[in-house]
Amino acid sequence: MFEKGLLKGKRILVTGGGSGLGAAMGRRFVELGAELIICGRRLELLEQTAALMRADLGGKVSVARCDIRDGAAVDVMMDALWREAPLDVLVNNAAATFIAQTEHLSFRAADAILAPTLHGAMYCTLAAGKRWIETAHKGVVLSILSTSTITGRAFTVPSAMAKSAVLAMTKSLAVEWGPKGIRTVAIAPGAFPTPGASGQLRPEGRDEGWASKNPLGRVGEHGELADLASFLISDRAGYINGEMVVLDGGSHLRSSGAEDLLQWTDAQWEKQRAARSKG
Ligand SMILES: CCCCC/C=C/C(=O)SCCNC(=O)CCNC(=O)[C@H](O)C(C)(C)COP(=O)(O)OP(=O)(O)OC[C@H]1O[C@@H](n2cnc3c(N)ncnc32)[C@H](O)[C@@H]1OP(=O)(O)O
Ligand SMILES: NC(=O)C1=CN([C@@H]2O[C@H](COP(=O)(O)OP(=O)(O)OC[C@H]3O[C@@H](n4cnc5c(N)ncnc54)[C@H](OP(=O)(O)O)[C@@H]3O)[C@@H](O)[C@H]2O)C=CC1
Repeated sequence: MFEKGLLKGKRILVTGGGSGLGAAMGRRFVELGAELIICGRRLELLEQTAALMRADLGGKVSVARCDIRDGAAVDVMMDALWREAPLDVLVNNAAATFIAQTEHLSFRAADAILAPTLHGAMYCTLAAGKRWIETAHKGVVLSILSTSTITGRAFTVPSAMAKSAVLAMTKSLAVEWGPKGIRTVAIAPGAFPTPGASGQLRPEGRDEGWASKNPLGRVGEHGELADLASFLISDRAGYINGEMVVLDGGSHLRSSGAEDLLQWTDAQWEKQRAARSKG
């Protein structure tokens, strides 16, 4: 689809790149010639993902263990990365979510979502941005958001709040950092099944509506997201700044994706909470 070497010479950090959509995007970036760094909390998972990419594609892929909820840890990671060479692209992909009746969320539960999804994205963006600005280095920040930024979404309220905040960051920094050579862009994916998303959002018994309720009758393919991400971070998209591109087959025009949960009984919600507390 793209010219060979579209991302050649680009050094890219994908947060949460050890699994799911982060790994799919990372893989495509390497195929297109980029040097990739993936970070997350589970070192073993990161090492496995990186080893697979190196074996399959032969590119340069390295890992950094980092909990992005911790700003000091993000700074340590960025210092280590910059000692080798500056990044060219940051992909804010790491996030957390789960379904819950909002009135049952403890403050800790709300923070479990807000901390990685909002604060983590902010810390990584700040850490990369200040280094780019100090050295007059060009950069791109791509944030993976959600159509909840447009529709809101019942039963995943902290996630919808955090994603909307990161969209506000994307638009605001486009203006503030654009003159400094930094582009900020975003993607709002619809349903792209991953073990992480299905585990948190699709407990047993929940209506399997992702494909049947989509105007195109299907969920997204990881390659489709990886292709859009590759374009947006490439120099070919050099005039796109402050925009969020929706990639959902038109699904959000029909529903936020949470309406089935309005039919859940108290007993179903109680079962859901109990399933969580049993681990
Ligand atoms: C159309 C489709 C749109 C899809 C849009 C978006 C999708 C996604 O974002 S998919 C990404 C999904 N991936 C993840 O969530 C991966 C990361 N997940 C995690 O790290 C965990 O699952 C986490 C979110 C639970 C956070 O873990 P951690 O910080 O270790 O949290 P604790 O286990 O210590 O719990 C803290 C706090 O939260 C309460 N809690 C946890 N899970 C639930 C739950 N399922 N329901 C209700 N409450 C939950 C937990 O009980 C703790 O609170 P207290 O009991 O008050 O201490
Ligand atoms: N799949 C989908 O249908 C949709 C996904 N999205 C978004 O796409 C992105 C990827 O989701 P998906 O691939 O499905 O889910 P995953 O659960 O596979 O991805 C989440 C990643 O984030 C990492 N992560 C979580 N918390 C932290 C933390 N504190 N510090 C560092 N890394 C962290 C996880 O690694 P570890 O646990 O090792 O830290 C994991 O690799 C998310 O932003 C999600 O909101 C948006 C809309 C739809």
